Order: sequence, then structure tokens, then C-alpha cells
Amino acid sequence: MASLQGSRPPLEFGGPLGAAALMLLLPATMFHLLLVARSGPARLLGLPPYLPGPEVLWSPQMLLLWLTWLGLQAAFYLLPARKVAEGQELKDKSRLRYPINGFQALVLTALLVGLAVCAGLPLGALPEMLLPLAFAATLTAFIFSLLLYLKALVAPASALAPGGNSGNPIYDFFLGRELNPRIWSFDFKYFCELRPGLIGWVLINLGLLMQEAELRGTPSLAMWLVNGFQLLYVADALWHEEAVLTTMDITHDGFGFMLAFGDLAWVPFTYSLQAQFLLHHPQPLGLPMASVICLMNAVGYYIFRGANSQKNTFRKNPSDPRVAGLETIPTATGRQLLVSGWWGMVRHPNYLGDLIMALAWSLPCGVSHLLPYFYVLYFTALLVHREARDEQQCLRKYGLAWREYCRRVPYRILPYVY
Ligand SMILES: NC(=O)C1=CN([C@@H]2O[C@H](COP(=O)(O)OP(=O)(O)OC[C@H]3O[C@@H](n4cnc5c(N)ncnc54)[C@H](OP(=O)(O)O)[C@@H]3O)[C@@H](O)[C@H]2O)C=CC1
Ligand SMILES: CC(C)CCC[C@@H](C)[C@H]1CC=C2C3=C(CC[C@@]21C)[C@@]1(C)CC[C@H](O)C(C)(C)[C@@H]1CC3
Repeated sequence: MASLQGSRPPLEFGGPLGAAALMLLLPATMFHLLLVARSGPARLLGLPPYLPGPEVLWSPQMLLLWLTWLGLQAAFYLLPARKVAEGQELKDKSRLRYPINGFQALVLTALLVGLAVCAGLPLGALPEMLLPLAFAATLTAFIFSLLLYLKALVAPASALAPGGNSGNPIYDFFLGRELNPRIWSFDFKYFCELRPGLIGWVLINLGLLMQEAELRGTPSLAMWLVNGFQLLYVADALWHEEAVLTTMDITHDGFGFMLAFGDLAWVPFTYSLQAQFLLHHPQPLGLPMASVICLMNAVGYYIFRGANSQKNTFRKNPSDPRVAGLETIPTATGRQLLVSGWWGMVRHPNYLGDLIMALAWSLPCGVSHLLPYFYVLYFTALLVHREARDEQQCLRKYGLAWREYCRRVPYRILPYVY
């Protein structure tokens, strides 16, 4: 368990060296996955079939297409919202306001793409463009992070994130210096977290499904399941958009390369790996197995949504009748910690649900290859690391009350195991 001492947050991700390594490793891994998914052997740990030259990666048209996509999503973000939500209290006691119109952006994108497809847009050609599009997204993320770093140089101290201001430029560039960089009311982190990457992921999946239909006459059951499950996940995130305001990314992490690259490139181009794999490696899937997988996704979703909603309802209004009867631990900050309901089973029930869904997304790809299970492996590592980071933060925030919570709810993610 983390120490209670020390007010300056310790360096995370292995400090400057770890940050530098991740800035090379993450894009390299993404391109590796894009290349091996389309290769015959599809070996996660093997060499890619070829190393793409600049003529494969660089395409001004694809950069333009990518920038148009970002512009379209930014325009949807600026449309009137059904609701404006307030974020968590900041260091200077103020609260930022956020438009709640992400689901509307998804629906508008679906309508626009639907119309364009009817007018002859060859969406099935999208899979062929993934490499240059991913390159454009990576380039954008690097340039954008640099601009964010420069912007933070003139930001007031109260606008800086708790981490990401170590004084080491590489580390700070990676983690992000400013907590909520904005121009007027346009919040870059909030926009990137939920719009271009998540909706882009669904669109890439759809392109892969359409190409499979062109190649084989009809999309496979496995492709339908992967598309359906991941669409549900993205639609859910946008429907419950307000909930993202209490996540670690928005309340604690600065906006730097990690989140810019994660949101804009990593999510759309690696989270669509299962559908990419299925396009090139069709897998037979019978109805009984498909039903078991659907049930697994439903159980994962039930836990994920139940836990996230319970915490969000409680944080918004502890006297809400849906959570008022739950047992709590008081803390010195005036806030309480839930110790029954979902949050009394393990300390991160939402991670457990998310991991069960991750497995359900990979199972339609069969068990002949490790590649489609990359997401499960990466996601387990991400959430275990995230849980440890959150633990440190909660211990600093809540001190002895957090220790008491850990005593009463000893398991972190998986009951009786971890
Ligand atoms: N698909 C993906 O790639 C990813 C998905 N996710 C998902 O995002 C969601 C959000 O995750 P994340 O932001 O990491 O963490 P959580 O939503 O779990 O938030 C953690 C915070 O919740 C509060 N909290 C913790 N325990 C309690 C308790 N017992 N009672 C009340 N409040 C408590 C604390 O903040 P405070 O007390 O200040 O409110 C803590 O810092 C998860 O469902 C996760 O699975 C996350 C990362 C990547
Ligand atoms: C690979 C890097 C080391 C780290 C990059 C991490 C990011 C890809 C993720 C960090 C937290 C995320 C969340 C979601 C997507 C992935 C990133 C950006 C999320 C938007 C997915 C949908 C969920 O419903 C959510 C709870 C809204 C998620 C919030 C966190």
C-alpha cells in the first residue's frame, strides 16, 4: 500500500526514461498490430510481414481526410447541447462547464455517414486506408501535444495538473502539464476523450464489416458480434457522457502526449483490432457459442454500468434514493466512500465489468491466434496499473479513511483473487 507521506506526487510511468520509451513504443506497437492483423500468420509476437515505407504511410489526402474528421466532430461539439454539466471543483474552487451532446454527435455522424453511403461513399474502402490514417493521427497527436506543452507555459499555476509538472520536459510532455486546456469554452481533453477517437473506432469497425460483406457476400456472425458489442460500449460512453467528468483522466491527469495519442490514434486504430483480424482471418462461430459470448458481454456490461452509475449518482447526490441506503465511510474531506453495493464487493468493480467485456470482444475471433487477445492483455495491464495509481491518489486524498476502506474491502478487482 502507498505511503501517506510526501505531498509532491511521485514520478509515474518510470519517470522520463519510461515516458520516452512509451512515446516510441506505443506508436510502434500500433503500427505493428495494423500490419500483422492483415498478414497470413497474424502472429502477435512475430515480425510484421514488411516494413512500410514513407509512400505507404504518408498521404496528404489521408491527412486532409483525418483533419476533416476532427473538424466535423469539433463542429458537432459546438452545436447547442441538451444540457451543460459542471465538472469537479478545481484548485481555485471554480467549476468548469461542459456541453453534454456526445450522443447527439454520434447520431449526427451516423446520419451523415448513412446518407453518404447511400450517395455512393465506398466505406468498405476504409480498411485499405488504415495505415496512412493512423500515421496522420499519430503526427497530429505529436504536433498537438507540442502545442499543448507550449500553451501550458503561459497558463496560471492553478490551471496545472498535479502530475506532469516535474520540470523534466520529456516527462511533462508525455503526461501533460495543463489539467483542462481550453480555448474559450472549447475543452480539448474532454473533446478528444469521447469524440473523434471513440466514434472513429465505430466507423472503422463498420468499414471492416462492409468490406467483409463485399468480399464474402455477407458479414460473418463473429464480425456482427464484435461490431455490436463495441458499438454498445461507445454509445454507452456517449450516453453517460457526464460520467467522464469524474474519471482520473479529467480530474487528475494533464493533457499531454499520453492522452492525445491514446484518444486520437491508439483507441480507433488498436481497439478495432478484433474486426481487423476477422476481415483477414474469418472464424466460424456457431449460435450456441455466440449466445454464451453475448451473455458474457451482458454480464460484463451489467457490472460495468451498475458500478459506474452507482458511484456517479452517489458523487452527484449522496441522498439520492438509489444510493441513500448504502453503507459509507466518512473521510476528513467531507466526502464519503461507499462500502456496500458494487463498491463493497471489490475496490474497482467497474474495471472487473470492463475486463469481462474485453474478453467477450475477443472470443468471437476463436482461439487459434493470440493477436485478437491483445486488447485483453493490454487492458489488464492498463487497469492494474491504473488501479495502483488511483490507490496512491486516494490514499493521499483520504488517508486513514482509505486504509479503513481497504481493510473492509480487501480485493481490488477480482473477488478472492486480486
Ligand atoms: N476502455 C478503456 O480503454 C478504458 C476504460 N476505462 C474505464 O473507465 C471507467 C472509469 O475509470 P477510472 O477513472 O480509472 O476510475 P473510477 O471511475 O473507478 O474512479 C476512481 C475514483 O472513484 C472514487 N472512488 C473510489 N472508490 C470509491 C468508493 N468506494 N466510493 C466512492 N467513490 C470512490 C475516487 O475518486 P473521488 O473519491 O475523488 O470521487 C477514485 O479516485 C472505468 O469503468 C474503467 O473501466 C478506464 C481506462 C481505459
Ligand atoms: C496506451 C496509453 C499508455 C494510455 C492511453 C489510455 C487511453 C487510451 C485511455 C485512458 C482512459 C480512457 C478512457 C476511455 C477510452 C480509453 C482511454 C482514453 C473511455 C472513454 C472508454 C469508454 C468508457 O465508457 C469510459 C468510462 C468513458 C472511458 C473513460 C476512460
